[in-house]
Amino acid sequence: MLPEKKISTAVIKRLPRYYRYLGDLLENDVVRISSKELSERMKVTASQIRQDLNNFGGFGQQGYGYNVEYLYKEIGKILGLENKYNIIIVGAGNLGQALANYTDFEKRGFIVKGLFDVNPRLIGVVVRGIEIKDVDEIDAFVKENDIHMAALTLPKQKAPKVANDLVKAGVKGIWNFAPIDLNLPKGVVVENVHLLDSLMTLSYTISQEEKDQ
Ligand SMILES: NC(=O)c1ccc[n+]([C@@H]2O[C@H](COP(=O)([O-])OP(=O)(O)OC[C@H]3O[C@@H](n4cnc5c(N)ncnc54)[C@H](O)[C@@H]3O)[C@@H](O)[C@H]2O)c1
Repeated sequence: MLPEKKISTAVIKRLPRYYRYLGDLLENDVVRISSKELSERMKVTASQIRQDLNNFGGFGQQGYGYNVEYLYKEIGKILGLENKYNIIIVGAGNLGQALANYTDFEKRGFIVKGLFDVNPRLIGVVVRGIEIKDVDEIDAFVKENDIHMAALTLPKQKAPKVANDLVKAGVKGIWNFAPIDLNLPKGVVVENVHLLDSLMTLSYTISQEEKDQ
């Protein structure tokens, strides 16, 4: 089911969490769940859950609650998870290799196809079966391997040029870990991941709680 109206980013950002909770419920053979029970588990209000899911046509039934498997599958479809995505990682240092070593991406359909770097000492090294290649090979690799997304785990000064080259090669989604904002053409999606932002939110919350004591 595709959303017809524009869904707010805040709602979209909450969907992976619903998906994760429902996946856990499925693993525990839970067949159905009320919005109240789900809200208690997730520590969000039942009305928030209903409102969020109503954006996509509801999925719940009065007096029954939600069918866990159905809701899990539908949210998966909304998130585009019925597709497989081929990914490359550009910058095969600490973070790039850590991402390449994380096997759960594949379980969700994100297939790491290639790792690239400029450092001659890294080129040829194999990480979880993937050989690190020279960045000069990216263009041909993207075209030959139907690459949809690229993770940027390289120094921020290098990120804008590499991102532009990737877009020219045909990459549609950039998963940007470099601490810099990228200006890319329309039609290319950038998702920034900044662990430090999350840490700063944690530090804010701790400092507020300390003030309240
Ligand atoms: N978003 C986050 O939360 C987060 C967390 C940690 C690091 N980072 C960022 O991720 C990036 C990588 O961090 P790291 O700790 O892995 O650094 P690192 O130095 O271990 O790895 C960076 C790699 O990029 C390679 N590189 C340099 N120029 C390149 C180019 N033009 N093309 C391809 N590869 C190139 C280097 O040779 C190196 O191997 C940095 O920009 C860092 O600030 C972000």
